[in-house]
Amino acid sequence: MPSRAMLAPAPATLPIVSSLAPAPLDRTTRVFPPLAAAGAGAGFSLFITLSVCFCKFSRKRPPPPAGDDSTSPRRQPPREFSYSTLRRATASFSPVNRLGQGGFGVVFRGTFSGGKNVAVKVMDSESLQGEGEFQNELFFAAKLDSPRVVPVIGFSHDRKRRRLLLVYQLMDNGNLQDALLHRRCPELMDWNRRFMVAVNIAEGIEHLHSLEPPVIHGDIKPSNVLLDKLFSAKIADFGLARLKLDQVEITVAPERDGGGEKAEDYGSAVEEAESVMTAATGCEDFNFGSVDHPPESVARVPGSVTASPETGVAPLASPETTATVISVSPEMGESEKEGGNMITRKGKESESKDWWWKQESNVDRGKVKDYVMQWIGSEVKKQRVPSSIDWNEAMAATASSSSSSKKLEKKSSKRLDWWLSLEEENEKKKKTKRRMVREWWKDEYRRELSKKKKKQKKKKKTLESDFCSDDGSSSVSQWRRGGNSKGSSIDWWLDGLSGERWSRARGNSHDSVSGEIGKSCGISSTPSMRGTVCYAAPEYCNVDSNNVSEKCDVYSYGVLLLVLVSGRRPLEMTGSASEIQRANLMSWARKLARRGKLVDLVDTKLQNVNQEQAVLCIKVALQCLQRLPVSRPSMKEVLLMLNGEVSLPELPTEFSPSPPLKTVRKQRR
Ligand SMILES: Nc1ncnc2c1ncn2[C@@H]1O[C@H](COP(=O)(O)OP(=O)(O)OP(=O)(O)O)[C@@H](O)[C@H]1O
Repeated sequence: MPSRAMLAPAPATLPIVSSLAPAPLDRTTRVFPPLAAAGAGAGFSLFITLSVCFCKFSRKRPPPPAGDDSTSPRRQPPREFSYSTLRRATASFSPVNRLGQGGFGVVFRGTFSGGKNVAVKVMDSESLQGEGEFQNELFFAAKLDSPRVVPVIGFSHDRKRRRLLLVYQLMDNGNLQDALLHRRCPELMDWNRRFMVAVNIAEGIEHLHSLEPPVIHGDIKPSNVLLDKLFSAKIADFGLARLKLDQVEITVAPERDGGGEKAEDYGSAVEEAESVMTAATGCEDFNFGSVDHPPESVARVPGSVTASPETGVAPLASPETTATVISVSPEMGESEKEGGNMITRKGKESESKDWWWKQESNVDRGKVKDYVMQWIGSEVKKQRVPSSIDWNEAMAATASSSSSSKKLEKKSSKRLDWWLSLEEENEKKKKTKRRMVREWWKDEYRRELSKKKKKQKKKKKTLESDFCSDDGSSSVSQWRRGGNSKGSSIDWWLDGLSGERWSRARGNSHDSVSGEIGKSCGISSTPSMRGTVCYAAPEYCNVDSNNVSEKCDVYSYGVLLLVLVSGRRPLEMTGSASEIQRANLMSWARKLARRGKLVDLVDTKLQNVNQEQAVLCIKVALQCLQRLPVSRPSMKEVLLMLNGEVSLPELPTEFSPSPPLKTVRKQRR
């Protein structure tokens, strides 16, 4: 037990010396007084040094890292990093730190001075997908908050080098494609772990679909699933993601001779209404809650709108109705209060479109981007902002900063000019590249076909029937016959394949790194312009289709589930005749289902296989792979099935084991 004297505070003047100083009656000190004094001095100076170090360290310690799930209950909004910070973190984008390559550009590992590890995606100016992905990623990053989604920590851009950068939380075990099929991580050779990965992914997709409005990922595939330290899976890459929007009817009154200002008003009203139509319903949650908006920039938009030239604005829902809240930056449009409702009016230099509702299929992409650029220029704060905003405070802040806002505007418009010029240039490049890719792939494919024709006519037929059989996703024969079915046209093939072919031609796809493609001709991960071959649902392949729904993700999940269980790519051609009927994983699974031999599909290298669970996974996958989107289960149902909480519905008849021949044959008399 310590004595009272020891616990009592030491005299203020010599705190340490007194505690370290020898007691007057100590013999040793009497014998060695110089030694004791030296010891005390050394101790004192050591203490001083340590306390100075401690003070420095505690002052310099960085704030809790953004995106760290363990420390923050809600993810921080993406923040802007300076280019030099990211350059330093990645050792000047050293090849040593290269993690992978996608259609967007190269991804590097980075470490901030505080020790936080990140992944930095760099969009090179040559990128085919870059800008769209960049916009989408930022938008969804601001909104999505789930442990099953890879968090985007921030972004940056470098004017000089014309680069856009995105910063993600580092996923230590890379992407699933690589871990499962290339590196063959021992951890993934255990059934339980693999099953957990399947459940994690289902949870992630279910989360996206459960949002209001639902988010459709649009490119679910193993290379877009990343694995953290503990091999739990998170969904990444929202470059092709979109919001599912309900159709909203718009009635526009017949055009009138208004001229002058009225006509202009009318024009803006129509545009306004169009933007509302794309916004559709129930999206109140998507207002960048974490981004600082002044209160006057909030527009309330009802679910259904009738634009009228008389009013010049879209009539709005009553305050009682659940209204959609759209945040618009001050530069984007002037807002005005009218009849108790907030409305948005078009300013001269700026339009008030809600860029982030616009998806590539139904709007002029150029215009969409203007808004992104404006947003980037004005709305994303360098400093993080609290997730809930006090509008009164925000208003006061806006008033006090009116003088600085002009400077900001100038800065923003400079940025915007730069972005626009970049965009124009990239658009041209994209077109040329797409044409080149198509031509290249056409030639390549024709060459391959004619070779095969010469070699083996019989085999060719089997191959065709395998490809075109029951999954409907591939259309070699249609192409050959010159069929122009919209459902799975040559365009889709070209689009789907060109990405990977292109990047492989350049020799920089992460698939090509392993060299496995060369051996097996497997096609598994295709950085693509619209979905990924083999993973894209048949209806998703239809360029003109408006059928894109959550069920597209369900289909892709079905393919991914088969890949997980079988430990192979969805399309693998080894060339040998016996392998041809297995070439297409989906067709093979269906065939095995008909034969009642689903177990044959399970990866033979797996350990601790729970066969019942594995077969359940294949059956769930087959449910997901049904051609009609309505027949496919929802992701919620998929999760329940995987967890054994609901029983599996009957497999579609075409997958049921064939009835014995006796019962089928008609008895002849
Ligand atoms: N946060 C991250 N942590 C660890 N590795 C990452 C991270 N983000 C990306 N990577 C690695 O970089 C690779 C490329 O990523 P990216 O998202 O650009 O391309 P992709 O999804 O493979 O292709 P695409 O976007 O063209 O479909 C990934 O496959 C992965 O290996």
